[in-house]
Amino acid sequence: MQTPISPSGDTLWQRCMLLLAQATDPQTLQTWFTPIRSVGVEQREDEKGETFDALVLYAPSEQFLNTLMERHFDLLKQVTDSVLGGEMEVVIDVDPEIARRQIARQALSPKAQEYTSHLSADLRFETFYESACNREALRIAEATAARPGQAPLNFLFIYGPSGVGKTHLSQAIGQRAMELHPELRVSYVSSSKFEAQFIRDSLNRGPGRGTFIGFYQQMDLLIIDDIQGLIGKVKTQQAFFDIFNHLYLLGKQIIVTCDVPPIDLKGMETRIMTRIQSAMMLRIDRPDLELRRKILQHRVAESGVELGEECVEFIAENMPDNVRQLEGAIRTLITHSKYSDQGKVDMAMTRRIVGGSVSIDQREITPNTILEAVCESYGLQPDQLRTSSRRAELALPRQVVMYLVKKLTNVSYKATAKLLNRNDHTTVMHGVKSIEGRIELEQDLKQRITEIELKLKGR
Ligand SMILES: Nc1ncnc2c1ncn2[C@@H]1O[C@H](COP(=O)(O)OP(=O)(O)OP(=O)(O)O)[C@@H](O)[C@H]1O
Repeated sequence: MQTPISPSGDTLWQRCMLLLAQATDPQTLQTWFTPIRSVGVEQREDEKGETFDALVLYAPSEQFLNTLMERHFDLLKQVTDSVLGGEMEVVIDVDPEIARRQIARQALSPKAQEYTSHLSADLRFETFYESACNREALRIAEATAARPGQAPLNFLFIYGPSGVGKTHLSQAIGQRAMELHPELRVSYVSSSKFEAQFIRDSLNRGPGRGTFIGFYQQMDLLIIDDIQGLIGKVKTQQAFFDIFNHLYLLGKQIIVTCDVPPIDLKGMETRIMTRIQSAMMLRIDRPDLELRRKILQHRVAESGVELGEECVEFIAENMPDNVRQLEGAIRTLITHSKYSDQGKVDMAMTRRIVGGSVSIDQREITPNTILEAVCESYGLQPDQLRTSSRRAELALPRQVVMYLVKKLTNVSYKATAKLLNRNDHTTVMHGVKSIEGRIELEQDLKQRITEIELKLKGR
């Protein structure tokens, strides 16, 4: 039995929010903390039957709560400890009212949301991995899902090369918006399916004609994937415009994905292009090394297959173009391992399979190409590294050259010293050791050296 004993829950939570606003950025605050509601201070019982006071908060959904705990538990704990001074606990439950509305909606029309949304359960924020190359897009996407239809995010144009996560991110917005706002009608449609619906509708001479436009015009959040598929299809574009304009004027949320930036989207009606040019642009780039590693490690862990770190690293380094390509390689390896005699994947197999999809460049790496690549990365000239100056901005790149020459070539310490205009080969030995130690501790340096290596290998 939970008996409210104090009305001060709102005030306590407001104090927490003030601290959270100072401790985090506005987007995180809006996405992860604003949707939390304070219920009040209640008396709760622990497993031993002992009572304690708790500030009870409601999160809008189970998924939301899990992700909140995964990503922001430390911050939340720090802030609530500071406000509550250890005198009461914090309990976060899923808001029963939202859960009830969700169940009622499903009961009214079984599978109503799945039917109208066509969203895939796997394409969620929780399964969309983050790194520097997509962080900003991810934050904007989360903010859109928290408050669909709110300017300036009410029309999102997500673009980037094929296979980098545009569909995943747009569907994740739809999924999260449905969890937070179960009353919303959400629908996802690819441009090819939209075109097929349009053709079917045009051929229909019966009473149902035109219903597909009306169907999409009822949506609160509409996702149209791969809009470039409508290029040159004048009549389908007109239908799209009718839907778009209707939703836009009503302040609904529209998300469009495209594999080229608007400037390269030739063959679309001018009135559509002028709308697109006013959209909030969200660019997703090719996955960087960190993201490629992260995705591969997750896929390997999910599969339960034994795949050494060396193999993961090899795939991550040699398949930089898109996530779909990475997923294809890992799926192939996993399947091979299931049918192989040893039941596991080794480097030879990894090389064979990756080599079948991409060309693994065998470009020669020499001390001079290393010197040039390091200088390019640090914005220096090779001659600057050959001077006697020991200034830190020269000493570090110089040691990086020493380290990479040792790692990637068979050149002696003496020859490396000569390359850098040093008399003593022990300077090179010391430089190599220094970098070996630092990359264990300095993530940025490690990342930079990896990028230089990839560049040298032609990636
Ligand atoms: N950051 C990410 N974290 C996890 N999985 C990702 C990520 N980015 C992409 N993927 C996965 O990569 C695959 C391709 O992504 P998606 O279909 O969203 O690409 P796309 O950019 O829409 O491609 P296209 O332009 O060809 O339609 C999907 O399986 C998706 O789940």
